[in-house]
Amino acid sequence: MKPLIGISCCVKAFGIFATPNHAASDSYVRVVLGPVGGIPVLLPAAGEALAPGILPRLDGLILTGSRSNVCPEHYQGPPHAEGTPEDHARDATTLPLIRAAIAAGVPLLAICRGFQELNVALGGSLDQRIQDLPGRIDHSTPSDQRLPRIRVAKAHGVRLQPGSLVADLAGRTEIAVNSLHNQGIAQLAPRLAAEAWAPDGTIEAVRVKDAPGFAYGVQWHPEYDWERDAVSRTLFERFGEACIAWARRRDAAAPLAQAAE
Ligand SMILES: N[C@@H](CCC(=O)NCCCC(=O)O)C(=O)O
Repeated sequence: MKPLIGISCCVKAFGIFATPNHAASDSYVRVVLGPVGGIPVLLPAAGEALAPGILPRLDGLILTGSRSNVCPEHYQGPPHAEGTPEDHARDATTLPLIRAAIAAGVPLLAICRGFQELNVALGGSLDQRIQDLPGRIDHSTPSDQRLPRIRVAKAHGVRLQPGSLVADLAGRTEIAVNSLHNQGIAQLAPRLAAEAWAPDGTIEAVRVKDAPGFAYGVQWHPEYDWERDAVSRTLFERFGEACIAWARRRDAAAPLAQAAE
């Protein structure tokens, strides 16, 4: 059984007329077709009306990374610095979609911007440029490095909570990850448990404490290096297994739900 996996899109300007398009990186389509073992479905940034109609048809959800940033109005933060990329349509779609997916038990894996959206959707807040904070390292894409290299290069170590999901699938409590972000978790949402930290204390992975199913987020980008990194690959495999298990439980319960109507 191949699970149907929703992939969040951003609104991006394309062509000479800068026409708004709904887009997601090919790396997310490839990873769903690969280690997740599913069928990818791109979810347009169509607003909060999308969730009720699409979630019953999905077996899992990936919240993707993006250079754009969650608007500070969603976490009562200060306005972004001039020129900071934002995507209001994406925010209006993913934040309610995350809350609805968790409530329904649809497995979700949140990556980078998606990880930050998960925290904000559940009531947390973000720091907007962690490299400017005392004692913090630069987690962004170094301007002196070509993007393709930085996407697969290891930027820093991550300490994993013993017994946590990633520690379990890695078989150890220290891994190395890539890093392409300026923002990071400031106030952790009450329903999230931090499970991994960078050397400067930046939270790098979270678990939704009371989620009925798989609900996890990572600040790094496992979709860029799963073909050479076993931890990245296994994370997606575990997510795919959770999506299949969820779909089977949901479908088995369907006749009972219909009989109860
Ligand atoms: N914009 C946020 C989230 C960063 C993020 O998702 N980066 C991925 C960029 C896409 C790419 O270059 O491959 C932040 O800066 O923290």
